[in-house]
Amino acid sequence: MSQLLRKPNRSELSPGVTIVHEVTTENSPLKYIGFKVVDLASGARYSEELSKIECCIVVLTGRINFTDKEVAFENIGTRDSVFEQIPTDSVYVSNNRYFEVEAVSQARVVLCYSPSEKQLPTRLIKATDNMIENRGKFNNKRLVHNILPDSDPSANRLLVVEVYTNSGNWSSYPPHKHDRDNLPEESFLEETYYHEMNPRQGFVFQRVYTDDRALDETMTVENSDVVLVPAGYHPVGVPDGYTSYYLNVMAGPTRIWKFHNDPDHEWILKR
Ligand SMILES: O=C[C@H](O)[C@@H](O)[C@H](O)CC(=O)O
Repeated sequence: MSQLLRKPNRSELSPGVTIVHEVTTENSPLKYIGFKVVDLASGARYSEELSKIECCIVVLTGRINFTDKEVAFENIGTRDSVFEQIPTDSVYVSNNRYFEVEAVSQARVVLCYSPSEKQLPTRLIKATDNMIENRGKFNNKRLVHNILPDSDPSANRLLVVEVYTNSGNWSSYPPHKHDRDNLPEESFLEETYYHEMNPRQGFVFQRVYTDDRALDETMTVENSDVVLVPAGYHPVGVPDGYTSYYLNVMAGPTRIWKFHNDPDHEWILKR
């Protein structure tokens, strides 16, 4: 199995708190992104003391209360399934802060981390703050909820977005990459994909490859899998009959999303 594909690996942290995924700079090829998927039973609490890392808490499903001991956000979250295809609430927490979440209902939260040394205010990123985009045409259409885009100065490094791709369509396509620190041409951003499928037995194909094919992995990705993108192009194809969801985290030396399309496939944009 590809080293870039991570299957769910559930481990109970404490009663009612289950870690489903934990990607760190120690157990992955990533240097700018950490990532946790946490399942919380109703009433369960999860807390963390951040060192020199910032965190975006995405309330993937269910509802939670949040506090960093200075501000509190109650009953946040908007959906019981990501396939309601409505934006959700998130919270940005800066480095060197403590935070605690308490599940108001059964919930799944995604904790997205990146190195940070300049403390910024804790911020509720409301669902209504998400900029929504309908991207693409023909069989390249997808719906994008921008949670923490590079136009939002709330974070030092993190970029967070969620993408829906309907039956028989492609996304992250034409293939693009952002693996060179070469602005204004291209920025260097590592990336993670957290995937869900509807119906849940579905799968998508994701390829991660570089121009020289030194890296060229094509993966069958299933519900709740994570794909790591340290470099390279990273298109996703969705079989007929299924809807794909993925949450992207991106981070790198500069918080700008400037990608470069694979020249072999850029022609499709001119149709
Ligand atoms: O680089 C960003 C990620 O590949 C996705 O968020 C991609 O941009 C989604 C899309 O445009 O299809």
